[in-house]
Amino acid sequence: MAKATGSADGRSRHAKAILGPELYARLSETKVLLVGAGGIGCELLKNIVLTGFGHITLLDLDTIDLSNLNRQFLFRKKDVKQSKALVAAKTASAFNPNVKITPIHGNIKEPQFDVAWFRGFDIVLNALDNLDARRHVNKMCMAANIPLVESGTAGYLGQVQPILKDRAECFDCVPKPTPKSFPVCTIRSTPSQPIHCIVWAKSYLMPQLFGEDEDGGELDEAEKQGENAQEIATLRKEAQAFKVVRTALRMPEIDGQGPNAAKLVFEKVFHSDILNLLSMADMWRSRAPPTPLDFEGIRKGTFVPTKKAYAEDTSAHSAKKAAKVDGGKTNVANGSSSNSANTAGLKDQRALSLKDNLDLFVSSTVRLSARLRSGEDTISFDKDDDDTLDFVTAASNLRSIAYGIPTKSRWEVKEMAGNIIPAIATTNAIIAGLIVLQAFQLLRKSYNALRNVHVQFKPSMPLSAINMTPPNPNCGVCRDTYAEVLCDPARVTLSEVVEGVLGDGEGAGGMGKRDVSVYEHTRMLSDPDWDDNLERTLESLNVTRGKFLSIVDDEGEFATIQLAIGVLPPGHSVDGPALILPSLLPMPPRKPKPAMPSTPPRTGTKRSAPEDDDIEPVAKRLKMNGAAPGPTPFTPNKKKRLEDDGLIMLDNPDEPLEDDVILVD
Ligand SMILES: Nc1ncnc2c1ncn2[C@@H]1O[C@H](COP(=O)(O)OP(=O)(O)OP(=O)(O)O)[C@@H](O)[C@H]1O
Ligand SMILES: [Zn+2]
Repeated sequence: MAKATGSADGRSRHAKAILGPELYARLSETKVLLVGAGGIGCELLKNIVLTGFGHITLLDLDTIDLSNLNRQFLFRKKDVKQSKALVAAKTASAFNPNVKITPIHGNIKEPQFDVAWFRGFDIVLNALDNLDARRHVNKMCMAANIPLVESGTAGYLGQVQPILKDRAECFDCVPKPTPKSFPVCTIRSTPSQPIHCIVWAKSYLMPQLFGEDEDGGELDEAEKQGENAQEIATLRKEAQAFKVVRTALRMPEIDGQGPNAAKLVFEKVFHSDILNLLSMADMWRSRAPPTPLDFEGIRKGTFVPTKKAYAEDTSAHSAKKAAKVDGGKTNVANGSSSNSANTAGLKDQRALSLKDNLDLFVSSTVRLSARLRSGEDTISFDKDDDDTLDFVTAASNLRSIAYGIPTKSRWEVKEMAGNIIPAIATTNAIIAGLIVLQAFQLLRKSYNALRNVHVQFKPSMPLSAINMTPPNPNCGVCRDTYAEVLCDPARVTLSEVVEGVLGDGEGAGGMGKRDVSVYEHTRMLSDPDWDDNLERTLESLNVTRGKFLSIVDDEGEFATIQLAIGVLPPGHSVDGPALILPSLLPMPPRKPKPAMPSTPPRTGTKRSAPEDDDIEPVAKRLKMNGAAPGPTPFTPNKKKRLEDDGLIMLDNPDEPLEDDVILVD
């Protein structure tokens, strides 16, 4: 066998033999965008560098965390807190001097990574970990008509999906399962499982205390719209009470005052709020009422919660077991077991007593409030941020104890709050190998050889390769017609763009003669009966570089036009035209008669549900309009945040639920 040497020839001999001279030669000219330098990304970067892909742009928004080191092998302990993209590029560059790696520390959703930028690549490889970024890259690749290889792993399972516009399903052709949902009232008032308390601590309490300040503007707006006055009054009272504790957490430190702010927070959320809830007698007719917690009582070891709480409290239970081993020296009933009573096992995995949870609550609140005082504007939960994890662990356990729900160890809370499925380095490595194989087929244009490949937990058949499925004719992403306009958003109006693209009515497949509505994502900007925004500049409508305008045929007969907003070319005269239309105006085809309802996230249909962190079109339209043309869906931020965590509002418990909603209560 030929011996691979350090020489260029030795390095490339095997790749050349396997790929053939033609593809191998082309690889050195190939421009690849690799998005994500995490578990899959590190493996994949190593593969493509060693194979000889000549120009690699590696983009990741994150910095290296200690917990990444077990599998993200391009990083070392000294690199912790450094940019993933920069360190990965530096480490991998040494593997092959013929390859140029351009690292970018940034978010792929930033405006400068627009359609023209995507078009600069021959192929895009995704090594991401979230739906939102995957959807974004999928859409950009559809708009730029660039092949994409999508991938993901979850423990022992993995998948690789080659995507090419018009040839195969895109990432959004098949709807993705919605996350498990909990009714908001379960989280806010009537938790019955540990996860309810964890979601409450992470998505409600943390943002209330350490998130952005809500100025009440939304409540004023809702009041103007004639929303339920009692609900608004309750929300206002709640917001006011939180203001007091928020201020205490941000006050300049007076010696020893830190714990006082923590006590204030404790007394609000674990005592007063619970007393308030108890006053709603109806709520507790058919369920056990919670017990308000007593800060000083827990401290002194004199506070004993209801029997129910202790009977079910696993921390007390395990502490009791530990106490037995301990010769029964520990006083469990008053929750004052010392840490030494249950130190068996790893620190993170031990059960915390009531007193342990109180201490952890105080210490983590003090640490977080010190961070606010030293200049951090907002702090949100991050499973790798110890202060936030300690806070969510302690706060959720205290709430659990108040409600008689079993408590969880810090380790379990991290897993549940961080939605963690343990990452397996081997699965990542297999997937990274499969991505490269599919990338070769795309570069060779061997489209019949493309496969969706699954790594599965079946020792008899660990890999399954499935033939490509044609695009879903009702897909709201890849069945749209894409075009790009270059413009100065400060100088061009919405009507100039829309009318320019639709032409005299004959262009755009005759769509210009039809009634159209215009959206930016799910935000409606105009419709046939509402033209207030047409003479506004794109900039004033916040439609700028990297965004899309969707032009939707009101009759639904023609495909939607997606207009990517790009910038004027360099050197374009400042006095030159503010708008450059595509040389060929888009010609959306007639849509097939849908046999079944459209599946994917439908940008640009009036009934589309708001997704991710977008605002409902009607709410936005009201804001832009100033006046209120009709009833407004009232969506305060707090609710929104809970919804982002997969929660839905139930105004009344008898409300019919969608099939995919799991009712937990
Ligand atoms: N919008 C985005 N733009 C750029 N990079 C992104 C974006 N979203 C996610 N990423 C990156 O994708 C990578 C995914 O890698 P991976 O799934 O291994 O996640 P991780 O954060 O490194 O690990 P873990 O979540 O298990 O701690 C991460 O490095 C993450 O920073
Ligand atoms: Zn599609």
